[in-house]
Amino acid sequence: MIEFRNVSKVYPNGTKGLNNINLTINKGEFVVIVGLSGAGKSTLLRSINKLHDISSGEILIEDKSITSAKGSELYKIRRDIGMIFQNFNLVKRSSVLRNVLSGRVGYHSTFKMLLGLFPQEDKELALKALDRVNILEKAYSRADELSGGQQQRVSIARALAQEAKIILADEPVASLDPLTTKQVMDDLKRINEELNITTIVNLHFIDLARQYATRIIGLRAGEVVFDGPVCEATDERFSEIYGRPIHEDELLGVAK
Ligand SMILES: Nc1ncnc2c1ncn2[C@@H]1O[C@H](COP(=O)(O)OP(=O)(O)OP(=O)(O)O)[C@@H](O)[C@H]1O
Repeated sequence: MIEFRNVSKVYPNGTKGLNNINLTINKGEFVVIVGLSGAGKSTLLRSINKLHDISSGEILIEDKSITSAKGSELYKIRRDIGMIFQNFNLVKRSSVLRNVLSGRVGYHSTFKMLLGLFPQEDKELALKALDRVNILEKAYSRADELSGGQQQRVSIARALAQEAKIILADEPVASLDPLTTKQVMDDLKRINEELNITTIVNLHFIDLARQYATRIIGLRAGEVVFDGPVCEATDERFSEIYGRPIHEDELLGVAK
């Protein structure tokens, strides 16, 4: 369970990123966060694993405060949280397998990791993760030889090898074409369902959000302005929330 209790974030320049957020996200949910550019989606997502510090309030992960956690305690909480980025964040010159194995780094001593000494079980785990996202045959290719969609699947496999209990995906399909977008979203959804990994995804396509989410959270100016099931997240409702009609570029179209 992830809990936001009265969470606010003010950036050093005075911009309010989040304004008094209260949320509870239960184990196994597939939550999509939507909102216009600058609404606070990234800030919200990145505050969950403390990539961004919050200014006030508290965030609890499985009843443990990540807000006050430091050192080894913070390290342990973070080990359970996988992160997927828009630009994949892979080591491009390394093999796919090496990239996936890097998800295991948090489980071993720095010394072993400097020497790249991953135990055989880790390699098996990494190969299994690649199989789960259907790119096992790419294990020994260089990461930069893969298409964007394949690279994103490698980053999903890395989170799986990490044995993450929560996956945070910050605009995971923003650099992908519609067909690849569907494949990556299908992977995220399948993993969520098969492994019961709590998944929180930032998206700016409302129709895509409706297609995959079990719950949609709408943000505007750092505040939660919608929180409900997909059936309530209609274009009309979002037009009200945005204060204007939905633009065509906010709909993926083909995903319907
Ligand atoms: N490092 C920063 N310093 C100052 N203000 C920031 C910083 N990062 C974000 N902001 C501001 O905080 C608000 C929320 O930004 P955030 O990136 O979370 O929005 P977003 O919904 O993810 O937008 P986008 O879809 O464009 O990525 C915006 O007004 C943004 O300009």
